[in-house]
Amino acid sequence: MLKNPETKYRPFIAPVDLPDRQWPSRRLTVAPRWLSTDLRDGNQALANPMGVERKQRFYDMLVAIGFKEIEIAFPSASQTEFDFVRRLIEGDRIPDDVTIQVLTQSRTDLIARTFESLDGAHHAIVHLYNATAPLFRRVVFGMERDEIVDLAVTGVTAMLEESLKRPETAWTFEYSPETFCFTEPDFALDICERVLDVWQPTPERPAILNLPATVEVAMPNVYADQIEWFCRHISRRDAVVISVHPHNDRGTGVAAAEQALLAGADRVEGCLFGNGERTGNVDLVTTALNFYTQGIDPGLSFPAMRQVVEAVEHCNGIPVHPRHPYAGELVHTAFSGSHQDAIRKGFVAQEQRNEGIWEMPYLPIDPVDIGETYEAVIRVNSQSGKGGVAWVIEQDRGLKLPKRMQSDFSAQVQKLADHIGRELDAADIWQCFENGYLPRPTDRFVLVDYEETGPAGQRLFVGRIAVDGGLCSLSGRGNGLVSRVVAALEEAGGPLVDVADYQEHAIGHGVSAQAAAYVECRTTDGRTVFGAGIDPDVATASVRALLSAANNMG
Ligand SMILES: CC(=O)SCCNC(=O)CCNC(=O)[C@H](O)C(C)(C)COP(=O)(O)OP(=O)(O)OC[C@H]1O[C@@H](n2cnc3c(N)ncnc32)[C@H](O)[C@@H]1OP(=O)(O)O
Ligand SMILES: CC(C)C(=O)C(=O)O
Repeated sequence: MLKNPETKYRPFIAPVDLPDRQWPSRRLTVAPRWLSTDLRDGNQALANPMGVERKQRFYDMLVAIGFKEIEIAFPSASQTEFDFVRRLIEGDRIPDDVTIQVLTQSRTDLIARTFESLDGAHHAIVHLYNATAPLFRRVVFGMERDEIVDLAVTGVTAMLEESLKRPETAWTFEYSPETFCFTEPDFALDICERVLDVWQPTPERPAILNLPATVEVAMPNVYADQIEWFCRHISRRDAVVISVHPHNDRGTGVAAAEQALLAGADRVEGCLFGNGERTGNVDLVTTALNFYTQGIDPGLSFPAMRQVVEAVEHCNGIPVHPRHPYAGELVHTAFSGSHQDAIRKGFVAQEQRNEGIWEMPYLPIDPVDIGETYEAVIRVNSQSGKGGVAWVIEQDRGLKLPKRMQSDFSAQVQKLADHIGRELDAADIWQCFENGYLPRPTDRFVLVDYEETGPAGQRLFVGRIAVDGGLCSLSGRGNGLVSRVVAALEEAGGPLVDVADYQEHAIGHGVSAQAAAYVECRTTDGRTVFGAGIDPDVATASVRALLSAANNMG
């Protein structure tokens, strides 16, 4: 890279000075009109553009998501594109509330072919573009401003003429001065006015002016100033829909769309997951769900996000990044201890509040709303803490470990994760728990069976217990079952068991319910050990937990 990039690159100087800009103090309260251009701008950027079948699958999904305007093709580009338009029209595959849109260059032969593709459509948007930016005027067209205006006017006049030949279709026209964001604002305005002069839109039959950031060259606030300036100056504002079409070259396509909406735009054109030329078009999934998480209905619905991801990956042949906002497979997952702790507490608090408002540390959206489960919310590796481990074992096995036991268990899990050097799944964690706390056949004390005899107040624990492999009969008295088992163990020469904490709970409901018991003990040399027992019978679970703790005393 250059040490002095100023010798090669010029800063983008904001082309409008708008000291009284209004957009920064506005708020977005309603969703815009959306146009999916997946099947056109997205498609033209693929190494292998979609064939008719892939286009059909994508189109059906866009309709199901709720798009009402879909740019389906560049019909004059290829037979496939043309045929797809025909297929939708002839197959009557366009719902009444959906309008298809197609794109054309400003060339009369291409415009004629474009209209031919739309024969018989009930309603359609025809979108014409030509470059207006100085670089493109100079390099691509070799034309002066007035010649570029003539190019646009010739094209939009041809559109009008073609449309008049087909009165059975309700036509909407769209014009894009490309690339608006580095066209001189006065020229962009002038050429759009000249286009409107031809089309004569009315509030009842508005035209769409699309102001693309074909290549994103500045910060989103600069684009927003340009949009606000344009909205203020365009005549017939009530007869014009202002559309924006941000690309993502600087990585701020979504911000550009949102700020452009603040600045007065009515409509956003983009692609699912930001497919499109180079770094892509603005990502409509992210933009829409940004509305949703502000409590605003985006008008687009993703109740099964994984299916959308899979379909888009199939159709585009491009994977969706695991960190993609809202949709990536890792974006609702916490591996790190402090995040896991906060999320786990968040779920408890959410349950206690029970008022429906989503307030969850680290999770801006409830994964369930977009068809994800809570299973993947917390995953465990060597960066995880006790909260995460406790969450997994609770979700997977229904065990609610006491807090100090969580710390103990988490240390063991962390050691294991460090040792094997990968993420631990629920089975790994369960095995670690079994090894650490549940009775094992190789233990010093193994419960065979037991009974409690005698009247209340003088109950006696009598157990058959394998001690070091030999069967023994042990008995002990005490106030409760725990103290009777402790006494029996002592009598048999076992360790002095000082029980510091005992907890139990049910796992599940009904006939298949089990009980889990947890015991925390102090050893005579000051160590703390834990044991756990699981059994359909709560008393047996306690006995097992005590024996496990005794075994863990070493
Ligand atoms: C920013 C965008 O995404 S715009 C959309 C871009 N999408 C596509 O281009 C995909 C579909 N395109 C195609 O299939 C082809 O480009 C076609 C069918 C449209 C045209 O094909 P061809 O005429 O063979 O070639 P090509 O695209 O190279 O045409 C370039 C000519 O069109 C002119 N041109 C480019 N854009 C436009 C426009 N919007 N309006 C009028 N003329 C244009 C160029 O100046 C050039 O003219 P020249 O030959 O006199 O130098
Ligand atoms: C045709 C136009 C709207 C376009 O795709 C762009 O500017 O990126």
